[in-house]
Amino acid sequence: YVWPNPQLDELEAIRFDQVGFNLLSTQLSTFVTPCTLFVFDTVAGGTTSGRSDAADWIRTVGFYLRRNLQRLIFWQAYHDMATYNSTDQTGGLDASIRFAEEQARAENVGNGFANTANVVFAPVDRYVSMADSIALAAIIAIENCGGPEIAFRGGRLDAGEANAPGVPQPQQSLDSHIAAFARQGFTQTEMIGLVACGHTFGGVQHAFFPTIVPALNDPNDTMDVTHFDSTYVTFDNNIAVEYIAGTTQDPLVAGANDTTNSDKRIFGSDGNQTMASFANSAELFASTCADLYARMLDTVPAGVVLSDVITPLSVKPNIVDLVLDGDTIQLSGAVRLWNMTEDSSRTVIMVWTDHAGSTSTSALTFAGVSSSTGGKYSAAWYWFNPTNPFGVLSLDAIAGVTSMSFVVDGTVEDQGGVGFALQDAFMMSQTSCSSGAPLTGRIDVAVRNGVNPTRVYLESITRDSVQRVVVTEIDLTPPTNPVVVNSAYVLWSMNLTDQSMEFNLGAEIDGVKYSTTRVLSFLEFPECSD
Ligand code: HEM
Repeated sequence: YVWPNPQLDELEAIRFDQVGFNLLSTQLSTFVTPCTLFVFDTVAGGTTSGRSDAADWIRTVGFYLRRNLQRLIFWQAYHDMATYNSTDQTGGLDASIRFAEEQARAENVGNGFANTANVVFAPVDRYVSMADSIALAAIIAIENCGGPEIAFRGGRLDAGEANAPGVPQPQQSLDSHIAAFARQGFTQTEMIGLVACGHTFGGVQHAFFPTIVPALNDPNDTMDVTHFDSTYVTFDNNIAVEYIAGTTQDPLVAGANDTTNSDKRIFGSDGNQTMASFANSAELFASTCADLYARMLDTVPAGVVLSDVITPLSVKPNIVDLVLDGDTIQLSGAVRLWNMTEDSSRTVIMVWTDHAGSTSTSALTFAGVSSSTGGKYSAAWYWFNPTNPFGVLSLDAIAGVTSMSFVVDGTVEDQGGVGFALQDAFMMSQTSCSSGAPLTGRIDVAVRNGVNPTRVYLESITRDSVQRVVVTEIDLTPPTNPVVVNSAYVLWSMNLTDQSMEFNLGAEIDGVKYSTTRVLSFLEFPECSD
């Protein structure tokens, strides 16, 4: 895709800027690094859970039971998707698992969904739905724990209510499982694959499945979990290797009660052909899982249109913001060079074009490195401001700015000639301020002469009663005698009283709507001088 695209820019950032320097502080991957990291649950438990050697970050919490977060996230993704009905195309990955009604079902017992929600939903905003967030968390968890890279598409929508039940349970028959997976859009062979791909992580816990897993009385496994394979925090084909070798401890294969041995019935349902092929080839297992995981995450209700697979942009500006300060436009941001590490001899030059077609340049300074996919990829970041990282680049406001490009070691990076478009038609003015008690604010929006926007508005960002992000447009009244800042800009103003309000600026120009990137609150405005 071509930058800027606010939604894809942000999904791409969450997907690929996972660790290290990152202007988006969502960093889901920090919760699954290392893969043995645990998060607390609502069930009382010991401090020496056998489920992981996780760091003790949770010890300060009074009552908890540590669970492996990455598996929970992944399981959550499956349980959210498993309500899908391919006939009427309802259900699927739509974050309906967040509803207490779904969590309370027997099919979702012992899941800790409520506790993972805080982490999984951290990146949610106007461009990132809860369902996209679940998909991203699952992908990041799998990739960072030895799994294959998984194609990610964005654009899932969040359900407004719980879906019909439909998560398969271990005591159900093979026929009902085949039917359940068919309802979710998967063949019998794909069902075998998906269950094996899922059960390379985690295990079954006595507390929730006492008839499947006995109390273990093991000081190193205080949560009484019998794992699906011997490498239960890592993605690998041991689930198949151990099953074919006959050494598996999978409690849904080797459980004492055959009624609940659902993995045994599923894995053996084609004469072990699929499982044998997985046992023979770690590569086949990984590529099959990558495909099935992606399809699982892309199982969405009718009417949801997913984006193309999001791949990293090779050169990407991030959190670009323009603010009018008298006669200058303060431009801030950073640019990411994908698949690069720090190199002190590299030169990165930013070139920007103004309304008259003239260009100016600035040499950028190295800011840091980020990485993703368990360190497989790294990216080098450069601040727009050559001397002050948190400072800005001051551009001449009258000349304005229409686009940027970058020159990296002499090579021009301009998205194949289109450049990186910047819009300076409207932006926040530094004169915006707050005063009084209780605090009230005044937002001044600088509007460029000659642009003639049909509307200028605040995009207030709130949540509805079921936690979905809602953007409400609040129009600024066009001023009859606008305050003139300079020969290029006038101010449109609005008084604000709601301290909790978070907003972007928006404008409609020639029938097209534009939004600024940075979320504002008047609490951060300087004190009014008058
Ligand atoms: C017939 C289909 C399936 C059945 C009957 C089944 C059953 C179960 C059961 C009983 C547990 C133990 C839960 C607990 O102790 O809290 C479990 C765990 C798990 N399942 Fe499945 N499962 C099925 C398919 C899948 C699929 C398709 C995936 C993902 C692709 C998946 C991923 C997981 C994961 C990651 C865990 C571990 C959770 C943890 O350790 O916290 N399962 N499954």
